[in-house]
Amino acid sequence: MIPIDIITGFLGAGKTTFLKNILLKGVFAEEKVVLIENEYGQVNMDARFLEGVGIPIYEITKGCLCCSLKTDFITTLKEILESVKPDRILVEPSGIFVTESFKEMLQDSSLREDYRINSITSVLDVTLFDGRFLPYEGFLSNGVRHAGQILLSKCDLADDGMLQNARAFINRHNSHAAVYDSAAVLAEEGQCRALFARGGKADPNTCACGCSGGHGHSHDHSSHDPFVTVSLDLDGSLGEKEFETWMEGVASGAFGDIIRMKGYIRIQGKTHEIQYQHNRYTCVPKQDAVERHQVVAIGKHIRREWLAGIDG
Ligand SMILES: Nc1nc2c(ncn2[C@@H]2O[C@H](COP(=O)(O)OP(=O)(O)OP(=O)(O)O)[C@@H](O)[C@H]2O)c(=O)[nH]1
Repeated sequence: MIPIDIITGFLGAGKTTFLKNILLKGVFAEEKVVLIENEYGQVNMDARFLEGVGIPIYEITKGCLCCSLKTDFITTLKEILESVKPDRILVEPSGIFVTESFKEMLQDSSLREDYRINSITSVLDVTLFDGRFLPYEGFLSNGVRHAGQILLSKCDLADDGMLQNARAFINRHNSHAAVYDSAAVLAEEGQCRALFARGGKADPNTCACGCSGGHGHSHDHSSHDPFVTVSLDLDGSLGEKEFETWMEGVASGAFGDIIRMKGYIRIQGKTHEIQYQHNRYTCVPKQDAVERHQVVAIGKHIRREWLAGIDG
């Protein structure tokens, strides 16, 4: 059976960053590995950020693997089996993924003989634990509850209070998971390998409700509904001040409740990678040329025209 390793976590938690690092380190160099990237929006930015990691990437966009895209996912897994026959599949689901349905999906008669979940790793952004996590508690607890192992990301930006709150939250929802600082794991190749070898401490076949998978009962996906995604092609180039004002607008809620934004943008004629999540952003010059200058925003009540005003 082909092992599937799932890297889950809320929007902007650090899943792609972690995956990119382990792939560039060659942690799976001896294996034939493929990655399935699932983006909630129409454009798969993460697959673009992961260009050059040296493994095939299958993209599934415009929805969430665990609900609207079940059929796409099943088809993709069948295709991978026929064409690549990998030793391992890594899956990065969208940041608003619900684990239960994914497990049910793997019980599909066309898959269950060929695939098994090897590990579920949840990446948890500890900086949210300054009180900002409350609106997303359901997503965070779902990720934590099902994980065999939890990687605390952004510890470099966190204070002791955030770390304590994050650990207390984990204990409330999953006292069995092994918990690591993601940066410490990345610092040691052996640690990275161990993460995927042992598949975590929790039993990946057990559902949060205590039953085992394949039982056919339903789980609620209505929590996905409030999120919308907006993608913008940005052909122009911004001045630095103009860019800062735009980002202030994003962070202040002037363009709607934007939780996450990412993409490529030209500032003073130079391409930059922009990453925004939960009121914090980075904007880093990119050396290689990009095909399109485009950003994707995810959140609620996004005022597309106002956000796009930047390029007007
Ligand atoms: N300072 C710091 N930044 C981090 C860390 N991990 C991730 N980031 C940053 O957080 C931002 C979001 O990281 P991603 O890896 O894209 O997050 P993601 O979970 O893939 O996000 P989605 O694609 O929205 O699901 C990026 O700017 C990363 O560079 C960390 O440990 N420390």
